[in-house]
Amino acid sequence: MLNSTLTVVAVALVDSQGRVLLQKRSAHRAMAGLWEFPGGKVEAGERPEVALIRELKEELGIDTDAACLAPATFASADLGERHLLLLLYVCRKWRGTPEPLDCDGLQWVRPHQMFALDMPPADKPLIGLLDALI
Ligand SMILES: Nc1nc2c([nH]c(=O)n2[C@@H]2O[C@H](COP(=O)(O)OP(=O)(O)OP(=O)(O)O)[C@@H](O)[C@H]2O)c(=O)[nH]1
Repeated sequence: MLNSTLTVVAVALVDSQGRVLLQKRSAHRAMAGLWEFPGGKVEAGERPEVALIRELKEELGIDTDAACLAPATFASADLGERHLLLLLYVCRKWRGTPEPLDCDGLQWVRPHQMFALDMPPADKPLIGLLDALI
């Protein structure tokens, strides 16, 4: 029996060349070193878009609006005691330049290049969809 569902919001920030921003999970975190979409946990009572806007400010120092967050797809994965529901948005418009404020690095990649990267298991099924979408 699962204790609860962990709701996580994440985003594919897409630049003018069709590249997506990935961040490297920092050494002190679970799944350290893996390349992931920026985002994080939705807090109790928080709207998903508000959570994602908050995470983008905390992690990358950029601003965006709910109107710029297009729901794209989701992942559903077992995390052991909890179940992960990851909501992935696509965003093409933001203010500021992303900086690695809470990770060990950033890189812009084309979706097909993600197949060769170490990413969290839940993210793997999202790559093909992103490739078709972007
Ligand atoms: N941000 C993000 N989290 C992901 C992705 N894929 C994936 O499985 N996760 C998982 O979703 C959860 C998000 O947790 P987090 O630690 O990044 O969230 P957070 O920023 O709120 O962290 P905090 O609890 O330290 O404040 C982790 O279990 C993480 O491994 C992804 O692409 N992006």
